[in-house]
Amino acid sequence: MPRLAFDIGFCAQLGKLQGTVRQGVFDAWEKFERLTLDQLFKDPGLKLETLQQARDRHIRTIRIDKGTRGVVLAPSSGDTFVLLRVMPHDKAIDWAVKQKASINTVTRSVELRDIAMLDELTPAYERIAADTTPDQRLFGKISDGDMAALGVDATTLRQARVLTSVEQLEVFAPYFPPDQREVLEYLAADFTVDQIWREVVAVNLAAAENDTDPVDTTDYATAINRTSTRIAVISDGDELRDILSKPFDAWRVFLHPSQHKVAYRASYSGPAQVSGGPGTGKTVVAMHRVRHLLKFLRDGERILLTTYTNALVAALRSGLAALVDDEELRERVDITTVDALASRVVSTSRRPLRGGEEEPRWQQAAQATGFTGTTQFLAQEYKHVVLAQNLRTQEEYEAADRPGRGRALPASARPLVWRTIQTFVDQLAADGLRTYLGTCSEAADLLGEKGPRYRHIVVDEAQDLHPVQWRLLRAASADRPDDLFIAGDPHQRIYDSKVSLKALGIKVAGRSTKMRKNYRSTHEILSWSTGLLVGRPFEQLEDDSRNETLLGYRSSLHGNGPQLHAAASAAGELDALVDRVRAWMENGVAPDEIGVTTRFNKDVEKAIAKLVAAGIPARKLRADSAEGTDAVRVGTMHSFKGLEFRCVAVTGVNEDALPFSKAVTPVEVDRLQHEADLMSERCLLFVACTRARDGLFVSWAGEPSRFVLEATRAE
Ligand SMILES: Nc1ncnc2c1ncn2[C@@H]1O[C@H](COP(=O)(O)OP(=O)(O)OP(=O)(O)O)[C@@H](O)[C@H]1O
Repeated sequence: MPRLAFDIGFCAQLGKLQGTVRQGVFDAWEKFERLTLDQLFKDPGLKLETLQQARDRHIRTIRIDKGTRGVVLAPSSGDTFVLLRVMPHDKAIDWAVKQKASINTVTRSVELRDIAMLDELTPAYERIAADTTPDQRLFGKISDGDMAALGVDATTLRQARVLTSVEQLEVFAPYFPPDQREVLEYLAADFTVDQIWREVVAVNLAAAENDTDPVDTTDYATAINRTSTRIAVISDGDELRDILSKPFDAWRVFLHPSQHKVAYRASYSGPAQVSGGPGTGKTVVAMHRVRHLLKFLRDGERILLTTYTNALVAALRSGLAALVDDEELRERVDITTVDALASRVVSTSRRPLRGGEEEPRWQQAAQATGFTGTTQFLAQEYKHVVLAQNLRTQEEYEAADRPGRGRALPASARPLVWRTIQTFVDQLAADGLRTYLGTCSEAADLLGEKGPRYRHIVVDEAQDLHPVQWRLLRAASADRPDDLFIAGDPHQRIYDSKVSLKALGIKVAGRSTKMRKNYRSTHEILSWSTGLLVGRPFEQLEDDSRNETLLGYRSSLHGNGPQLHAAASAAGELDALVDRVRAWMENGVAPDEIGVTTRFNKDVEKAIAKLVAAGIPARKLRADSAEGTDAVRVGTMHSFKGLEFRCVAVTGVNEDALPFSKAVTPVEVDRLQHEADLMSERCLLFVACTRARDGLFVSWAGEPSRFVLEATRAE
């Protein structure tokens, strides 16, 4: 029976298609389901036409509605057709005649290239290359055999061989088949053939791993089935209606094989982890994992999906709704922050301490016991030693190692510190107050007594969780296969939490995967942002004695680099912000696709006031606000964690804001803490910049942050 499958390129167009065109696509799909091959070719409404000028006779067009045509791959064998694009009549013909489809003998998948454009470009570049020797060319050191092993076919090889620079590769790149283009980009970035084989090519072979037969390059039916990363075969009308009706998110339908492998692995024998830089799809993988686990959930069992902020809880909720249609099934997933889970478990009427309330309370406790050191020291000792190590008695505290603390504390000084901390804790309870971490500790104890609540826990933004929060999560699920699935990125650690999962007894060795492909930001934005962190050591989540790296972390999206703007004054910086946002909007970016972020709350208010006064709708980023309100979102850098926008303005990037001196422990109070705090400030700017998909604007007034200067130098 014939069928019409859908190429990712068509799916990406969906957001821009009108309702009548979508209906036309649905009707065409239905016709393919209903008619025989012979009837299809003869159908007067469909007009499955060949094109006279076509470079590939397998590329045809079909009628979608008046004035609109679909370009399809119509293989001469098999009966699966692929809808590649939908365009106005003339444009469709013009595009269709230039394309050529083929089956890659290494990846065994269907590929599409703009052969007309490649053929047009190549002779000109051949002439330029004639002045160079082969080993001066971009891929001069890569043998034909290695190229072939990586799936670069003879046509692409001939074109790649004439390239002499990365800039030239960028000119050719949009016209190459996407998988081959990715291989060439990795080669150009000096990755070894082995690395590329393992990380780029072999993952694509997952679907065909048992297949050792020679590839039949005419068998499109088989190849289409194997191209699940770019071609969706849909056999159910409701599923298609669902895809056509929602704004299209590629991640719902097309997972990269490396993502699929991690998310849909039948079972892990214990905790599993996925790590990777910003925008590598960790949240996407976490949501798909929940979908997988839901399929096997027994009666009475529940899943906890947890993340760091309420804004992210809201995003996960709508993401999961897009992925799992069945509402009853979705209700078996609690989506919440760890702090909210803790309050629910403890079910207390005590109020959590607000930001500015903690320090005076430490002062009171210090006065009560006669402690003369800083309140900062006490707060950090409580957080990083007492709570982190779950110390319950003075004896335990006196005997404890204090890893990560940069100031020695002799045994003789510890009883007084302990008494002061206890005074702080007791006084809080007496006043009907609590701290978030203290509540997590109580909740972990309670669950330890009552038993776990969840069959599976999926953790996103794991890098910022404190050991006490991990203790709570550990207590919330029994120690069994598939108990914990953890997604996080140590480069985005912006809250002062140090954690080694290994030390907490959460062992992910052998069940840990790193993602390298960035799906969010353009290569230009990504490489500038990565410059903020280059050369700095990052402790891995699972084991703080091992370092994580951003090596091999890449994007294949291209666009403009960040625009840096030095303003003479704060007022001038706000004017520049208005100009920038207005220019984005004039270029077709909707207000709610724009994010404006800054270090301090007070500047958030100022930016909103300025934008609104200039007639640009803007409002504060809030977790509970309805999605889709057409206004620019403005928020602190901390509140932007985990989110993304088409365009982002990062403002107020001054030396006195990043690093912010009050957020950095003085070196004389604690040397190691000082270093860690500086790193958190650096990561905060990295997080802010990596929220941008294709437009990034970074501005300051007066002296720029040292981080910006370093990133610019690193380029
Ligand atoms: N396979 C995919 N195909 C297309 N888009 C994808 C794919 N995987 C992820 N994306 C998109 O990439 C973007 C980043 O994904 P996601 O938020 O999951 O990354 P992340 O690693 O959690 O990022 P961060 O750590 O920066 O918060 C999202 O827009 C997501 O929809």
